[in-house]
This record gives sequence, structure tokens and C-alpha cells, in this order.
Amino acid sequence: MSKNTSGDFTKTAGWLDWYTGPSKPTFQLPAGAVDAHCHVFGPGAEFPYAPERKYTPCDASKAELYALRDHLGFARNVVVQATCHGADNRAMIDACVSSGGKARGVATVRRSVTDEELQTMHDAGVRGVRFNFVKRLVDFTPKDELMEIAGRISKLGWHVVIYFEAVDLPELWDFFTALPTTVVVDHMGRPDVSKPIDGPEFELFLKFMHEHGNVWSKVSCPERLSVTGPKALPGQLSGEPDGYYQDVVPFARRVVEEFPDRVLWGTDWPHPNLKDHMPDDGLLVDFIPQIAPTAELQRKLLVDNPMKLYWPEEV
Ligand SMILES: O=C(O)c1cc(C(=O)O)oc(=O)c1
Repeated sequence: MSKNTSGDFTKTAGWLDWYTGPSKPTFQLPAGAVDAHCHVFGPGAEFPYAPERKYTPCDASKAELYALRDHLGFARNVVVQATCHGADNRAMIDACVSSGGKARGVATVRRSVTDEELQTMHDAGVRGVRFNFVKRLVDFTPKDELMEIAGRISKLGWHVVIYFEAVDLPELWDFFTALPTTVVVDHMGRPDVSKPIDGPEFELFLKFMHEHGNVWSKVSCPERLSVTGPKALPGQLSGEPDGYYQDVVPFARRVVEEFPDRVLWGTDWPHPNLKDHMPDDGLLVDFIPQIAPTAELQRKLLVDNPMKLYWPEEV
């Protein structure tokens, strides 16, 4: 299953392509479920990857994303700007516009973005901007520039999505807690799940959410965070005796149970930069009941919360 990148692009060495034959989940998603974190890559021939990118992926088109949505049983998507596209939001915006209202987006913008451009993005379905602090993915944007952007997008009712490593939270705390909008943390702030759940690092993350009612978290990416697995590999059966990514479960479940109204879930398809395996997205959906064990928690995580943030006019 080689998906060679189109146009003039060659994939980063060792790149793992997304899996083309995901299983049908055993877990039935609630009606109206939103995949609140996924990406499109290119296609490179149509939407070139950014010169400043840190990786070159395989292509992953909007049509392929929407086929996955239908296969898994999601009703809607939130398409998050991938760092390989830098601040060129055309592929993400094209995906939103082509979705018939079933996708909203999160953009990456620079200080030079005009109010008119922001309004055009809003009309296309963009509802947030992403600030990335993961060193392997981006060169840093100065915090004063980001704060200025946050102030401008807050006027449109947008929120800020932040991506960072757990060890960097202390240094970023003052900046994050000064943001004037709803703040959504990608992938639970990437906890090191080999450390104790009641250790200082994860306690600081929980304190961040407890003390700041505007902070939400995506409880996504067990396949990225897990150290011990087992992995949800293509071809495996759902309902393995011990389930998948067991070391992540207590962390994600704690966040879901303590903050049921401020959590989101997404597939993270097409799973950029995974190094050792590519998960079966059907089995990732089957992971959800482990971290949100009741129907009420599942409805909040998958329907009520993302609708409040991305389609508030329908709530
Ligand atoms: O951990 C990652 O490598 C990663 C990368 C990106 C991106 O490149 O945008 O997005 C994610 O959600 C996760």
C-alpha cells in the first residue's frame, strides 16, 4: 500500500502511510459523532507542502478523509491544519468548503494575516487557530505574535488549539493561562504514560484544567502516547482480552471523568510521524469505551462538546 506523494514531493524516509483497509468498529458511535481531530495532506500536486515543513507526508485527500468518516460512522469532522502545510491553509479550507457543512477547521496563521482573510476563513468554516510548541514540528513563533493573533481571532468567537510536550508545560504556563479564548489542548498535552498518573507532571496538567475553566483537552492519540501497547494493528480482532494501548487508559479516563464537558476525541488520521506502527482506525474507535465508559460520557465527548465548540449555532 504505497501512496507515493504526488507533484515534486518525496516522502520523508521511513514514513508510514495511513492504512487503507480499516475494520468496521464494534463500538457503535452515537448519532452525530464528530471526529474532532484529523488532517488532510495535500494532495501535494494540488496543494503543495510548505517550504518550511519538517516532514513530507504521503498524500491524504479530503475524499479519503470523508470516506473514512462514513466507514467509521462519524457524522462530522474537525480538520486541523497540519504543520507540513505551514500557514498555507488552502487544503484544509478546501476540505471544509467541500464537506457540505460537515467539516469545520482549525487554521495556522501568521501575524500578517488580514482581517479580511480571517473573515473568509470564518465563512469557510474555520473556528480556531493552532499554536504549536512541539520542536520537531515547527520553528517557534514569538509569544507576543501569538498573543496578538489570539486577541484578533477571539473577536470572531474562535478558540486556540495548543500542542506541546508535557515537560514544557511549566515554561508555557504563563502564556497559556493568559490566552483570552477557549484553549484546546491537543492529545492531553502528551503525557509520558510510563510515569505515574499521580506524579508531578500529569498533576500539573490536571491543575491546568482545574484552575482554568476555559481549558479543554483532546483525549486522542493513544497510539502516539502508548509505550507498552498492545497496538491496534491492522488485521487484529476488536475486543482483544486486554484491549489496546492499556497504559494510556488511566490518563485519558481520568481527564474524561474529571472534565466531562471539556473533552474532545479525534482519530488523528492520517497519523503523521508515527514511527513504529500504523493503527487500524476502526480499532481506535473501539478504544473509546475504555476511556469514556458510560453512554452519557460518550455522548458528551463525541457529540455535545464538539458541537458546542464548532457548531454552536446548531446546539
Ligand atoms: O505528533 C505529531 O507528529 C503530530 C503532527 C501534527 C502536524 O504535523 O500537524 O499534528 C498532530 O496532531 C500530531
